[in-house]
Amino acid sequence: MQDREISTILSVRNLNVRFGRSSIPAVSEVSFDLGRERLGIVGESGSGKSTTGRAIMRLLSPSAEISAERFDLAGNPLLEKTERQMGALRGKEMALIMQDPRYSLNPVLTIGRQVAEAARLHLGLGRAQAMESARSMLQRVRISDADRVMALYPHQISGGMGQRVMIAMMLLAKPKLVIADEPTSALDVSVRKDVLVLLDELVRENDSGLILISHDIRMVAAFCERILVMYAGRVVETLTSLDDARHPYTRGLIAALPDPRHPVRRLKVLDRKALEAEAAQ
Ligand SMILES: Nc1ncnc2c1ncn2[C@@H]1O[C@H](COP(=O)(O)OP(=O)(O)OP(=O)(O)O)[C@@H](O)[C@H]1O
Repeated sequence: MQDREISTILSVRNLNVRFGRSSIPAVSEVSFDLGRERLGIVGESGSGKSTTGRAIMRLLSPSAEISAERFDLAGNPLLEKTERQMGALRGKEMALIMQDPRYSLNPVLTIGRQVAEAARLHLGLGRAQAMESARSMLQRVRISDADRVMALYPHQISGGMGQRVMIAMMLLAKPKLVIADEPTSALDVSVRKDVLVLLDELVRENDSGLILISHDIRMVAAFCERILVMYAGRVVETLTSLDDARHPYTRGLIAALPDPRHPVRRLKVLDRKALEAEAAQ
């Protein structure tokens, strides 16, 4: 029991998130534990995946009301932290990688400068050491000409290279928890797999926990040991394999994706009414 407590990075019990006066909660009664493992959160647009990830980072708009019976990062109750304390945890203990690196990187700072700033802030390094750390972290994310890339501005690099830079910056301090929210959906199809393989490799090397958020259940199944399926703010099913999917919504999500083994001319469309009727039976 004690070992389990120690190995649990994140513990969430009955998380609820409501925006402003909306009567419908964006997230309802969501519970899960995360160890040093990869957990996927899947669901269609609006199902509450990103809100769950952002609630953990406490990066929701001020109108959001968050409540939970338990919401602990390595034993630290996140809802009791001040904004300043959360600021100290972000980047160092927990990191968020978002969809489009173009909006996450600062457009007026060179790549080298911003990765080095992260090293100064989270590792407490001096200027020269921070530059050295930035260079080696960029090499670690397989940017071979790191010196050239460090002198460039974000608009001068490709989306795939930008996401490698984000991964370097976010994983530099070896955070216990990494949340990746659709980390490859803004990227060219040809580089998506490489970026995910790299992220997976670094998360394993650092012994961190990963939450991978995506609408693509097959992609998540390829990288994660467990998958939470969200629908209308709730977890409707937890899977360790797609073959175990029982909930009609999950089966609908699987059927809605193209299967490269069985190409079809037309993709199936989710029939929400039929799914809800089947789920209610
Ligand atoms: N700042 C906000 N103010 C009001 N409502 C919000 C806000 N952010 C999210 N919501 C609502 O919360 C619900 C869940 O949205 P969320 O973005 O978490 O879904 P998602 O599954 O991540 O979808 P997507 O894949 O499109 O990002 C939606 O109904 C959305 O409209």
